[in-house]
Amino acid sequence: MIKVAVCGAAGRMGQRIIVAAKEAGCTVSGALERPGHELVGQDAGLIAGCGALGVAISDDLNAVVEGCDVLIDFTTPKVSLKNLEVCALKKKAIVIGSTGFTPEERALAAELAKEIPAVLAPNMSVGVNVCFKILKDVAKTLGDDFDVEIVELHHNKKKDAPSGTAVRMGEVVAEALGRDYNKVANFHREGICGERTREEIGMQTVRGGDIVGEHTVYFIGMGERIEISHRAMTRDMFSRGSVRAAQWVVGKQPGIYDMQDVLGLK
Ligand SMILES: NC(=O)c1ccc[n+]([C@@H]2O[C@H](COP(=O)([O-])OP(=O)(O)OC[C@H]3O[C@@H](n4cnc5c(N)ncnc54)[C@H](O)[C@@H]3O)[C@@H](O)[C@H]2O)c1
Ligand SMILES: O=C(O)C1=N[C@H](C(=O)O)CCC1
Repeated sequence: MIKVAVCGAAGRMGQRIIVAAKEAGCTVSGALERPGHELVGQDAGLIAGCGALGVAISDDLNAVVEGCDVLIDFTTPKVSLKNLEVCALKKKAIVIGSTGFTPEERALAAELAKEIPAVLAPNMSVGVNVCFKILKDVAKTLGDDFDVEIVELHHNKKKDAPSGTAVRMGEVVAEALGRDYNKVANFHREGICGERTREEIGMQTVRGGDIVGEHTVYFIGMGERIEISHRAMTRDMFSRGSVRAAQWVVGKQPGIYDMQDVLGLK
């Protein structure tokens, strides 16, 4: 039975991960929150709604990492990089679901993960990871004759944009078409912005209410259109996916992995 600790334990995802870890038969060995959080000291299971676990939410990163086999972290890129550093020092595995990493932060994460096995994935659901696979094939087959636009919708509390999933979808499509995502992604159209270029990938963001997460990639041709959509109805497939990743990553060789590795989709 692996010992799982959860960082961001009082957050929307952290609470669902605690429930999923318990349901999967893992031992929840620790729960972390930011120093000063009002729920530090409270039982993590009671806060998550799955009954008392006898694990108090802590703000002591070193002690929590020491006591686990794997840390599951859904917070922010800066917090995740710090967690990765501590896990590397203590030779513990980590699963990171935080999104909004800059390319430089992703490179730093890969560097730190040379010491330990780490899963870093913007979306832990099976459905989205199957979409990544399909998108590669569709983009390759359609080639340059179809314009690509990506639209994502999320709740009004989301801090990063575009979503990590939309960025990965853009990267997958760009790579399949032999383009550099960082050069062709277009996040903004306003005023007399000119005609669309053939190579650009439009990235559109919608925020509102309690939308869990929706992504559509449009391949728009002359007289026809393909739309590949994924809609998340609850956060539970993200949390179950993160626990599946935690069970998979313990004991793996050091290095950075993603959810496609976990699911055997490569
Ligand atoms: N990979 C996926 O499948 C997936 C799915 C959903 C959300 N996410 C991402 O997960 C992240 C969290 O999302 P959320 O909706 O749970 O956000 P949230 O704001 O509800 O939760 C984040 C929690 O992290 C805590 N936190 C902040 N600093 C901390 C620190 N130093 N130590 C410990 N805890 C700290 C916050 O207090 C908060 O409770 C976001 O980046 C989001 O995009 C990824
Ligand atoms: O709620 C969020 O925040 C989500 N973030 C991920 C992303 O940015 O892609 C996955 C979907 C939910």
